[in-house]
Amino acid sequence: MKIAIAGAGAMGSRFGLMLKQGGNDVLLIDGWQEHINAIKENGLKANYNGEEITVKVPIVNQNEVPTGEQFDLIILFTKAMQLEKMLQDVKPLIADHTEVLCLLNGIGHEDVIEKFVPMEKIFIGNTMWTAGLEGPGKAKLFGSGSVKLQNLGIGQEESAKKLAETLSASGLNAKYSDNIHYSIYRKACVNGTMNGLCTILDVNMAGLGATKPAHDMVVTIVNEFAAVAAKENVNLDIPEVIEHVETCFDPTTIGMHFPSMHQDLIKNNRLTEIDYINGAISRKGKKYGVVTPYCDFLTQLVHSKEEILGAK
Ligand SMILES: NC(=O)C1=CN([C@@H]2O[C@H](COP(=O)(O)OP(=O)(O)OC[C@H]3O[C@@H](n4cnc5c(N)ncnc54)[C@H](OP(=O)(O)O)[C@@H]3O)[C@@H](O)[C@H]2O)C=CC1
Ligand SMILES: CC(C)(CO)C(=O)C(=O)O
Repeated sequence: MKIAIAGAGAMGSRFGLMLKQGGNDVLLIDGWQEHINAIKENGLKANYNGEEITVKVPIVNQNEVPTGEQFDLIILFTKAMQLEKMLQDVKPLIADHTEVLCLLNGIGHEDVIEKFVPMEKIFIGNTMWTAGLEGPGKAKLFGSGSVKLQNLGIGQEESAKKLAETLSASGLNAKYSDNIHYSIYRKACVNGTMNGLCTILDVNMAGLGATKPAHDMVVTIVNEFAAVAAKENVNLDIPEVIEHVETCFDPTTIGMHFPSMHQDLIKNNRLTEIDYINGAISRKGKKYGVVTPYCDFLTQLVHSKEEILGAK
């Protein structure tokens, strides 16, 4: 399959690497020139479950996407605030048959994608895979993960199932979900707890889990997400979601991972996706008349930290 990864940071590199190793024809697309140069010169390097590997994979700057090339699948893996610009840049690659899969963290990305892609070609989902970048062209990939996805367009279930099979054939452990809005809220609970708290406290997920207040904070935040989700007829199984969130604490699986928000703000002084996670719950809470004090406060804390660190 001919696949473009639009946003080849940590996660785009993981998916690009695994899909390439799985025999697909992969093109990475990104905007970070140093990273692009490194991959062009030396290949995509990765510490892959403890083993140092290099994979030769083509990469282009999103400002110079090849005209006349068409892709079967484009996987979106930018940060939420970069999504619209990336879609504008990859527009020439979207043919009538091109399917577009969005696996970004956060809520509501379909509203942006719909401006560029016909509904029947949009697939949305989320992933529990993790990834980090050690520097330009070098990823650190450990642990296991999964993907859930669904079609947005009516009658596209078979295409969504085939898409999940394509990802799974490269080891990405993808499953079709018949209620992706539920899965997205469930995953947003993971990010709404792990990302902001690990960033403010400057710990990985196992470190957060080892603190005494961690469980109570998780319970309160998940309840805020659930109260907002219920207003959209998404009724979360709260005890199950809390248990799922707390699996992230396990140091033998993904607990040693510093969430992507920590990588952005603390490691790289970059702005965060907080407005698309806890911030989205605060905004929706105001709209629906639901109080969300922990999400409000966490959003403010992360924004204050962005200012203090002069994040860009
Ligand atoms: N990392 C993870 O473990 C997980 C992440 N996600 C989600 O996946 C999506 C993509 O996240 P992720 O892959 O972590 O994003 P990254 O920050 O690694 O990459 C996103 C973009 O940021 C820019 N960039 C990244 N690092 C630097 C740097 N040091 N200096 C300059 N530019 C840089 C690049 O684009 P540009 O130059 O154009 O800005 C890159 O395409 C997000 O929605 C995230 O929440 C989901 C699950 C796990
Ligand atoms: C918390 C985690 C690892 C879950 O996959 C994630 O989504 C992130 O780092 O942003």
